[in-house]
Amino acid sequence: MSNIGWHSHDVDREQRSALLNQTSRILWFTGLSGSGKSTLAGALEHKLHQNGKLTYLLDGDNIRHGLCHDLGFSETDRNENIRRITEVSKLMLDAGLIVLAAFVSPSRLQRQRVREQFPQAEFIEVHVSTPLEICEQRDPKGLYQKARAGEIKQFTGIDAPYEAPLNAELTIDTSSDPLDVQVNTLVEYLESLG
Ligand SMILES: Nc1ncnc2c1ncn2[C@@H]1O[C@H](COP(=O)(O)OS(=O)(=O)O)[C@@H](OP(=O)(O)O)[C@H]1O
Ligand SMILES: Nc1ncnc2c1ncn2[C@@H]1O[C@H](COP(=O)(O)OP(=O)(O)O)[C@@H](O)[C@H]1O
Repeated sequence: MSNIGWHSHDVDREQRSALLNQTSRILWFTGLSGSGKSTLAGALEHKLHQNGKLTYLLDGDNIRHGLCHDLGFSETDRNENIRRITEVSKLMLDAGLIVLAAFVSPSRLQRQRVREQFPQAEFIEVHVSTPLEICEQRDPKGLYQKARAGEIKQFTGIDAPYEAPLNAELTIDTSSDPLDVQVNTLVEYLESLG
């Protein structure tokens, strides 16, 4: 590592953000499988796009088809998954984008390591706090049923832990309000940051 330097370039993040007329930030959606992370993040992205903002949505399922196709759900693999996404998110923030990351990311320590990579006002943790009972009722992919039957091991909330955030910037239970109300809460929070 000591033989690898760092190149500073003429165009920087501030210039890219100014070109886009937006402040780049990362919203990190964490919650159980089926809690509504992807739906909420996707609906927020749609609204921000309508408002002329340039965003990018990183979704656990999708990323695991490509960048993280080699990773499973052991603690080590989940940590590596989140480490890779953190590095990708840093690049996207530097590109001036508003990044939406939707990952179970069950470990408090894991998420703290992510938070520490960004200036305080630029990292927004959104705890999608939908209760396990609701997530299991929804079970859109039948994964809870398989986990209960022992066909899937290390399934978050069943035989792998989920550590709820202690100080997320926002907490949203997607079974409590209509989706548009939840999206407006997120938009208003972003607007309050300037
Ligand atoms: N064992 C196990 N535990 C949890 N989730 C599992 C597992 N196996 C597959 N899936 C599906 O993978 C999605 C979670 O991937 P993530 O990358 O978000 O997980 S993590 O952040 O690395 O914990 C998650 O997608 P979402 O339902 O969209 O959250 C699951 O559908
Ligand atoms: N705000 C919501 N209100 C009602 N159902 C929702 C809401 N958000 C998500 N769902 C439903 O819950 C299921 C899981 O949503 P999804 O976004 O895939 O969750 P996750 O990405 O956390 O696994 C889907 O069937 C989806 O239609």
